[in-house]
Amino acid sequence: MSALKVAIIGATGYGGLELIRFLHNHPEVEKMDLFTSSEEGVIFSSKYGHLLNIQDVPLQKIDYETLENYDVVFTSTPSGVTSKLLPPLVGKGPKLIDLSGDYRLKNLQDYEKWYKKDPAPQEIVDQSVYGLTEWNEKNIKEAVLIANPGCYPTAALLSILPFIKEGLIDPSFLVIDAKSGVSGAGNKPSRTTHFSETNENFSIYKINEHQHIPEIEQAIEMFTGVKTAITFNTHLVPMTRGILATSYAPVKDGVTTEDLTECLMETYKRHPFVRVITDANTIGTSRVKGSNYCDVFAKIDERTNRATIVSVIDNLVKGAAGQAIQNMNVQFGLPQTTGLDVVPLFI
Ligand SMILES: NC(=O)C1=CN([C@@H]2O[C@H](COP(=O)(O)OP(=O)(O)OC[C@H]3O[C@@H](n4cnc5c(N)ncnc54)[C@H](OP(=O)(O)O)[C@@H]3O)[C@@H](O)[C@H]2O)C=CC1
Ligand SMILES: CC(=O)N[C@@H](CCC(=O)OP(=O)(O)O)C(=O)O
Repeated sequence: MSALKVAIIGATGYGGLELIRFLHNHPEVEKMDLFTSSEEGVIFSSKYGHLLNIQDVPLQKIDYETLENYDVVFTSTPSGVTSKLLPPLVGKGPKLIDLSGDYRLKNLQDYEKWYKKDPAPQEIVDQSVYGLTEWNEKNIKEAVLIANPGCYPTAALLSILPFIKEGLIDPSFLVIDAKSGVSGAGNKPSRTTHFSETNENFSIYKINEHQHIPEIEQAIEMFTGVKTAITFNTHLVPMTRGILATSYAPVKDGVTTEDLTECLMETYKRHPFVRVITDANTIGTSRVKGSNYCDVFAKIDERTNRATIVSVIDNLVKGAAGQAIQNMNVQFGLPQTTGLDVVPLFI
């Protein structure tokens, strides 16, 4: 199927802007409409001047009858919005791809505990499919509602899952240390994202309390069968885009760096967006900036017999809009790279 009609709710946010950037060039998207909860009628390019002559269209009011006519509805809204917004649309026609955390956690008590908000209805959460494309393609193909993964979980999981699945590392001592650019916090200014408090500052936040902890643990169990508790912490870096996640875990006896590299190569040999890096000097967020790539690398520290596992993504692309479109491509039987085949910005 081609000539897709897509709707974006939350188009004015950072995730929404990236959806627009890629969907504008997507060869199978025939119609793209933008929806808002607060700025009905505003011409999009008057708000975002870089889209002049590209999106000179009015923002539309969110309306169920209208939304039912699309093939795909992307929601890129803060947590706590789609838990209420999406249930009436489930099964009404469009494929739903939610970029927020509202449908990721299968256990509603986990959602309440980590997001401190009311969860979506259990029967709808039960229908959602976790959209980590490289690991869940079969289920994504059939899904009516996709819970697009969080940015940090995407980066961490793509690099650690192969080793846990193949039993090369001991996941009970897994430590994930992750750093993000400020766009990860969305476009709403806050004290912590204010230039004068982020510039020349490198800070840790939500220590041992980040909402992506249960998401990563759930995905590890879902894709490898291993139930484990992780240590996961997040840092804010004074840059706009990018996540670098470094994970540490003991390796099983006899496992070498070559075994780890081979495991990554084998896992991702058919997957165009995960690149296995062998030269440690070429890993960095600028190598994936603006693109849907995730670069992964692993090396054993022979003194400690622990593996250092590194991955980088652009939080707004592979960590959000890019992966969402990759999932749409899978759902409609298109090559995963359709509309996403761009070269990273690098400089
Ligand atoms: N930024 C990132 O790197 C990543 C973000 N995510 C997740 O994706 C989602 C979107 O993130 P991001 O784009 O950064 O967020 P932003 O804050 O930049 O944008 C969110 C948009 O949601 C819309 N919105 C706000 N309240 C409501 C509401 N009550 N009903 C409908 N729409 C509403 C707003 O648009 P309007 O006022 O026009 O309706 C706003 O522009 C979040 O859940 C975030 O956690 C996931 C991965 C990475
Ligand atoms: C830098 C920064 O603040 N990043 C955000 C990532 C937001 C996100 O992806 O959260 P959801 O689970 O709600 O989708 C954070 O750490 O909370």
